[in-house]
Amino acid sequence: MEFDDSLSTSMGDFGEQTQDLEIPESLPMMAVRDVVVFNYMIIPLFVGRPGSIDAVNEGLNSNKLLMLVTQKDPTKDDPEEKDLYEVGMVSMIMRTLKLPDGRLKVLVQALSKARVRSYQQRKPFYRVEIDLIDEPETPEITVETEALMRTVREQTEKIMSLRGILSSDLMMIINNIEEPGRLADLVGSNLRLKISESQKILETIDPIERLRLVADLLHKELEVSTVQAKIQSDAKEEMSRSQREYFLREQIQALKRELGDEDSYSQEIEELSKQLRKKKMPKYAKKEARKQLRRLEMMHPDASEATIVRTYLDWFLDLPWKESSKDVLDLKVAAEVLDEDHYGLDRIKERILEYLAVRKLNADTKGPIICFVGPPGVGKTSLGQAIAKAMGRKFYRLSLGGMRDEAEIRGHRRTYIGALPGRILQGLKSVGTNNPVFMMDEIDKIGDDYRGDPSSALLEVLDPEQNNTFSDHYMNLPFDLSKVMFITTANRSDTIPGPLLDRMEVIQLSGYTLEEKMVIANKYLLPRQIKENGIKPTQIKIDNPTLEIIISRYTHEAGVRNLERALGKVCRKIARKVAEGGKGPYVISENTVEKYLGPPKFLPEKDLDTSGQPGLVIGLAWTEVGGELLHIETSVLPGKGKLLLTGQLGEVMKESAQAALSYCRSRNKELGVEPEYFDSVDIHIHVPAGAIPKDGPSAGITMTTALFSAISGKAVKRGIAMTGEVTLRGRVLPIGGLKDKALAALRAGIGKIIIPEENQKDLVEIPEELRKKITFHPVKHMDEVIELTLGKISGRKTPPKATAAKEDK
Ligand SMILES: Nc1ncnc2c1ncn2[C@@H]1O[C@H](COP(=O)(O)OP(=O)(O)OP(=O)(O)O)[C@@H](O)[C@H]1O
Repeated sequence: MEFDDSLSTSMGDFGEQTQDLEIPESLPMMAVRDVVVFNYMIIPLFVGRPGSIDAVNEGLNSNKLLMLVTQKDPTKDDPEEKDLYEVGMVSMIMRTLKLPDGRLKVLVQALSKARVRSYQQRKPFYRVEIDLIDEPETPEITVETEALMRTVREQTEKIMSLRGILSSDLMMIINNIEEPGRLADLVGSNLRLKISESQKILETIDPIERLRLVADLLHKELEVSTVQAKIQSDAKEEMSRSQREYFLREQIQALKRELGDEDSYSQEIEELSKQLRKKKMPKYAKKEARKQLRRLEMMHPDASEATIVRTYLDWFLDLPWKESSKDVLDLKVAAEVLDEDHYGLDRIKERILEYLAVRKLNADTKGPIICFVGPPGVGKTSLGQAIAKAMGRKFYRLSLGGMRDEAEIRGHRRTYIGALPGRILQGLKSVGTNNPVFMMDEIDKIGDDYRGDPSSALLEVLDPEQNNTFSDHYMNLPFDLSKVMFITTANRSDTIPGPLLDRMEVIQLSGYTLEEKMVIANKYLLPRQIKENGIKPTQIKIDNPTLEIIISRYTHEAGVRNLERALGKVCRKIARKVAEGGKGPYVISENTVEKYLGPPKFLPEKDLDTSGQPGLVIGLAWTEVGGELLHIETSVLPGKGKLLLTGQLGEVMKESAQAALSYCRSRNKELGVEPEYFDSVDIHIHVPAGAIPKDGPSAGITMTTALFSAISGKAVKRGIAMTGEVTLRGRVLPIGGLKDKALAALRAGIGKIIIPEENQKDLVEIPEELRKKITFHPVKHMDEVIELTLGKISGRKTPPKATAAKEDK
């Protein structure tokens, strides 16, 4: 016989015992597995074993009664006497149902407890003789019994709730039972106890005893259930930290979803974290980025702080912490690239190639930072580009002109609204590599004010010893700039702050001669403009004399930027004609050039004739835009010994004028005047083109000559220009920018230049064709200058009168 476990729970099926039924002593017997049947129970049994089916049939055929005993070992299919308990239940068969698989479903009701006295028959089914065991009278309920009953009820409730099988119906029945024996049977049958324990309850006849036994078992069971529950909760606690974090995060997400915050935010975070994982950066940067990401996760997506953190994280992703381009260090290729883009500049190209050669041999070299100094448009920036091209590096250009705020270099701290990293990191972000050629233009025009001094930040950037840990205020983390190749440019070196200049190697570029400009125009500028304006080389013809006119009448510069612009203008005009259907070729000649470029902007220098004009001298000056002529006019007027200087002269130039006057005073004998003469006249020195500020000591000899000429009344010879500093004792000191000054003289058609003797060594830098056209007169002393310009003046008899310089004719 088999018992379906799922049906054993029909514990509430209690019926009233049939009191007046006669129970015979001999009954068919059926062994049941898995269950102990208690008093009053109604229970369905599934019967499959042939002996059991026979026993049921026997019972059905007589008085429907059956003795039920439980097997000690439920696995035995054919139990013998020793395998069966002695105490069982006389039950009544209430209903039977044949199942399709041949088994019987039998509904039985327990009637009375009984003990097997003897076995009368074993086959085909058991028949036994029994002794009924009457349930003793319900004893009087004492306080103790009541307490016991309550304990049993409470413990049952607890156990069921710990097991999660608490049913209010069952609890109602349990709470309503007043008889201890019945309570013990009901609880005992529902506790899923071991068979042996259930059987023990069944065999305990005394109801109070039985209830006590049940209470003991309940107690044990409760302990087990509590420990079991604790184990489960401990296991939960031991869940790893990460798992818990995971759950917490899930909860946050759930909360966010609940609050209506879009899920796209978490997707964005996920995306950011994925990108951060992939991005190569130093450990310290990665750690900080992760920290920021975690902060971002906790924030509301619309919070202003979240935007700040997100922008900050974007910078982590955008900066080229480890991305470098591969250097191409083939010197032949580099030389070709440099030649391709620039004409001449041999010395400079050579220096660049040396630099690259050192890099090739020693990749970690911390070479000096190169600073190109020269007038505008001579190719400083484009040289930087060519270097980048030659090395296969990216190029970035930053103009420092007028920069006054340190934060432009270093960035603002993140606490500022709209803060960003400085221009250095911005530049690196835009090129995407950490080793570009980084050109800083106009380093001579950097300023400083109350917001800090950008040059001090630049000191760190440009110092190869320090710049591997450059700290930007915004990123607030060191960034390695040591792979960047910095190149700076300036128009003049004397205004570059000393400590900065100290860190750089100055490479001087000067202006181009007419001939050089012609070659550059023919080889580089014109072809480029032709291409840019979309015309064909055959459609335009400019001969050299016309080009010369364009250079000398339409531009006035040391470099070639305006020349390129002028050629661009010509090309545009031709492009229009071609677009309108013209075929060309269009010839630009001396006669037609005005049609293209309008009237000439610069005419040959006037006022060059100094003859007959004492006090008028032509000097040579060097300005940011290259060499310039400097006309110095001097008048001697009756007065009280005052020196008047006009024409926006700088401090140094004013001092030169003072020194020139003192020198003249000391030479009063040669000038033929008494020392008092100088107290009776006012001297006015004027340098025309008054709107342009002028400064520098190199006009010393020019001013002295002008004074000599004005006082002596002798005019300076024609066609001479000069440059040189002078001491109080008349010694002539060297000057800079000789090539540019010579070029300016040549542009004006001057053939003789007086230069300090010490500058003679610089003549090698002056192109051959220039030296052919100009005679250089090196001098050591002011006397020689006077000799060359005014001739012999000593021994004058009559002291000169104060005279104003004659008006120009
Ligand atoms: N030697 C040269 N050969 C060919 N082209 C040249 C040469 N020098 C200058 N150029 C051209 O002249 C133009 C102006 O040069 P670039 O902009 O480099 O001047 P720059 O010296 O940097 O001026 P700035 O000081 O104003 O920045 C560029 O188009 C450049 O190609």
